[in-house]
Amino acid sequence: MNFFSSLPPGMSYLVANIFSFSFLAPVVVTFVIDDLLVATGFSLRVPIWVSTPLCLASAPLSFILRRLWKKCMDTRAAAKLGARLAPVIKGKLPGNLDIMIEFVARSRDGYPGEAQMQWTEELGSNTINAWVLWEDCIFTTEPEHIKASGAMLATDFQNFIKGDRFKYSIESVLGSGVFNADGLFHRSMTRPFFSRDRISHFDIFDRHAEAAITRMKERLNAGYAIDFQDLAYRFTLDSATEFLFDNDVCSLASPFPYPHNSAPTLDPSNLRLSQAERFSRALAESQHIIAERSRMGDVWPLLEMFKDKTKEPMAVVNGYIEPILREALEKRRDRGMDGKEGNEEEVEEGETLLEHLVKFTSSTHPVVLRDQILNIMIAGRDTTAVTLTCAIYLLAMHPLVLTKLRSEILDYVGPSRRPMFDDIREMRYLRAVLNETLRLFPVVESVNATTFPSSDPTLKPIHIPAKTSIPYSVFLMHRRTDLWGPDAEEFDPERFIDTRLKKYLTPNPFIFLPFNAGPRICPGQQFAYNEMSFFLIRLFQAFSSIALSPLSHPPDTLPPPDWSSAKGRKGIERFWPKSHLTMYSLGGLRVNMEEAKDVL
Ligand code: HEM
Repeated sequence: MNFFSSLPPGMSYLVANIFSFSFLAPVVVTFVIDDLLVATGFSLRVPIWVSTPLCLASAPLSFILRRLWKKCMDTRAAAKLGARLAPVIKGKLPGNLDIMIEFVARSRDGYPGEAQMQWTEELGSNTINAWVLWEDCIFTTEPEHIKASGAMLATDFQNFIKGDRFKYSIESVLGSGVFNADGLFHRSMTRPFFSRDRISHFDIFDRHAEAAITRMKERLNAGYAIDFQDLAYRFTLDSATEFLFDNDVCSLASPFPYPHNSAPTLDPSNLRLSQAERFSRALAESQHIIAERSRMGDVWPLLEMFKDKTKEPMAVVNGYIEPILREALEKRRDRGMDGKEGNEEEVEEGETLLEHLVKFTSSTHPVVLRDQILNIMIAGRDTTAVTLTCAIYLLAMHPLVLTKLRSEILDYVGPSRRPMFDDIREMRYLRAVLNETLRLFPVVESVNATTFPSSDPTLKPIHIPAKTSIPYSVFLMHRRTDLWGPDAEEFDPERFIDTRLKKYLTPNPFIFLPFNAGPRICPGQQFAYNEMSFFLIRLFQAFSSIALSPLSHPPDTLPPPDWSSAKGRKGIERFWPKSHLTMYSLGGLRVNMEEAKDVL
């Protein structure tokens, strides 16, 4: 641990920046000294009431001047290249402070991406610069830019990995050891675990899907709506903990939440949070904190001046993971294994991902292992759970789509057989339902890219200054009518099957990026499709209809009434999509489901 990392984020930020902030300070301080050293007789005398405020102002002043200077340099560089800079949002307060405040407020209370959408429309550009605190905050929904960045990432990755500052904001949760020298996840080691049709994965999915459906039936038969999001989180947590380290946290066995409007009086001993729930909540809280940090931009440490907000929840998370890691490391020691033996791409029968990583990372610190495991868990667990939740929400809103999906399930797999990889591969409509869900609600909302874009032929290309990292919103890109057609905001899985597929997606595959592209493409993509498909097949073998249950939602978790007058999806949405690292439905998703009569 170095000196900086031992300080709370705010302190460490100030210490790291104090010198660069204040190159003017020595000049100003000279005046102060001059004041104090009257005895020198030097003629330049500045009164203390002038020199003191000047001294205090020197730090922010130098900060602003440095940034304005950089802007001048960038403008000149752009002109030299025959390019222009991204159009800047014009706020009312210095440093676009009002824009930052509005962005944070609307991220908290509004519909995802609505502020960016409005500014994009106002500036008539799909790439814009919020220029918050005199610093570039460039944002894009342009597939051409993202595509360019893919090529860039493939060839010149070192310069374009997620910025150091971004890494710093996530480090206290995701750790720093997950990236290898190229800034890439250790893919070769984990790749064999994500192969398309590992039978052991299907065994895991089946056990947990059955447990989930049994618990759902119990609760629904007792007359209570269920929180599908909570159920999906439990299903993916139990599956992930078993898949990753053969240590199923058994969250499906813990008590389920009751609907807000009809909770029975519970025995207080049942109200104690189980280990699974504490772990799950702490993980969500940590993700929430790092999402808040990313919204604040570079200055987020100033809000954590005396305390790292992720410290407490991460203590709970680590308290669960570390004993499992210790056990795995001890096992390796007991077996006298030295690590780095054999081929890291070969997996022994029955070996868990943790056992495999332990075998091949012997020289590294256990923290690296913990970070890897936690990263895979966060990357794989919430994403899949929330995509399933969004699918159930959309199917509840579109019963005809559900009827068509069920008939495909019954045609291919029948009412009770366990689905296999070949079934999943052939079920086109099921895949289209998942893709359409991922198009409207790509759960990994916004990722970073750096690009040299040059899209509209009538305009000069936009110059992106070196090493600028640009968040791009897949969420907004997936809803652009110029890319997907006039019905882009509608849920219609057929668009992945009918003529619209060839018209829009086939010629321009970069318009659909729920799993990202290039070197950062999600390694768990096939695993996720398998897990989600498996669960939906099992679910709709057992149930035939879904109805949203808004009355069971906790207060203030449904879309605010004023949304209904908004245009687009905001006006029709009946759940409130929010995001921390990934998207989720505020207050869960309360539904009633009817058991299928056609089960054998
Ligand atoms: C619907 C489900 C999923 C979606 C939408 C999704 C999406 C994504 C996206 C967009 C990224 C790139 C993030 C970035 O560029 O920073 C990513 C990375 C990643 N995903 Fe997924 N993912 C899903 C499921 C899974 C599953 C099930 C696993 C593993 C079991 C997984 C493992 C990973 C890992 C390890 C990375 C990091 C790769 C790297 O940094 O190079 N994902 N995922």
